[in-house]
Amino acid sequence: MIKLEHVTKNYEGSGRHAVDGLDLDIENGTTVALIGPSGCGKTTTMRMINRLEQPSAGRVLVNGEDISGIDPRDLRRRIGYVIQQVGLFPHMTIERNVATVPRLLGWDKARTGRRIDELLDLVGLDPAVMRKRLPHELSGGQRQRVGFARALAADPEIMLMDEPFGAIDPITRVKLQDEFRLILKKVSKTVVMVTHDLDEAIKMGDRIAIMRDGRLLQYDTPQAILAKPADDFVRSFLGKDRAIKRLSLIEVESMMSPARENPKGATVYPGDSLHIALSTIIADDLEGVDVVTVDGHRVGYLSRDALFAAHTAAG
Ligand SMILES: Nc1ncnc2c1ncn2[C@@H]1O[C@H](COP(=O)(O)OP(=O)(O)OP(=O)(O)O)[C@@H](O)[C@H]1O
Repeated sequence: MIKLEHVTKNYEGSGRHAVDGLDLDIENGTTVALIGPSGCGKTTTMRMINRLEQPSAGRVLVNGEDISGIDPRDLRRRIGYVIQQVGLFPHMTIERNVATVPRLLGWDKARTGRRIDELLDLVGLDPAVMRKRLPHELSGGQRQRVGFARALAADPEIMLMDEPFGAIDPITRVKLQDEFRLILKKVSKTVVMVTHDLDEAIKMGDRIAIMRDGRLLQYDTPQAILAKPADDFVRSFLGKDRAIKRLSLIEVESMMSPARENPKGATVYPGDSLHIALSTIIADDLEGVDVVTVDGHRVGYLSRDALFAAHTAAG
């Protein structure tokens, strides 16, 4: 677990707290997205976890150990770090970039080589094609994949990701978000990410921490935050479409009733979101939709009324 205990950060010469008495517990194996207006202290908070910044007061603990007692270089080898512009070494091949931390840790050539292949595969790049290339010979999305692979190289328990998809075009971004989320779950990392993108926070975060002026306004699951914003600021930050965002997190399967006798009309899949079901219902002005599996078996029905009830139940 990563634990921030009443952490405050004042930058020299600045009259205000960049981070102000922050308490935050991040469970192992979960992803927490830090979000809030520009200058609210997200990046500073994240950089205090790998000691790129030192707290002015308070403590940061990793698995119970106060990190102020750990050598920053040792600590950073235990913590993967992914940043917006990737930060690959431009004159080094992809394989050398990915091998940065293993080399620092003194791994032998064979072990490092195996790890490079394994990681490039994991992030969807063909090692045979990519190993000898230079960063400028890759697309922005491919470079981000390499940056991610490099951060995972020594299998760190924690990954810090600062606007990891900020410089990527919207279509590639959505694809990378989906892929990275699956990978992070598969390798079961504890992740802290900073983002400006609420949809990204909702998609990637098991929990979202909403900050303002260095303070934590709300810390909860995306569903809970969308259902019950802590105050008017959070409510307006989430936007007027927060009910729709919430429907996109709930699967049809969890709300459907048994299949009807004589169904006809539009269908959705059990794993579709209620947002998709709503869209289908509105598009064809229906009372409800049949729920079918990919191989065509009818397994349920979702009525318009049930859908609206689902929204108001926790909304
Ligand atoms: N190195 C620094 N020296 C002085 N002040 C700083 C420094 N880094 C950040 N700050 C200030 O601390 C506050 C928090 O900055 P931080 O970068 O943590 O916010 P942020 O939420 O990540 O912002 P953004 O979304 O714009 O990246 C801001 O007021 C910023 O101006």
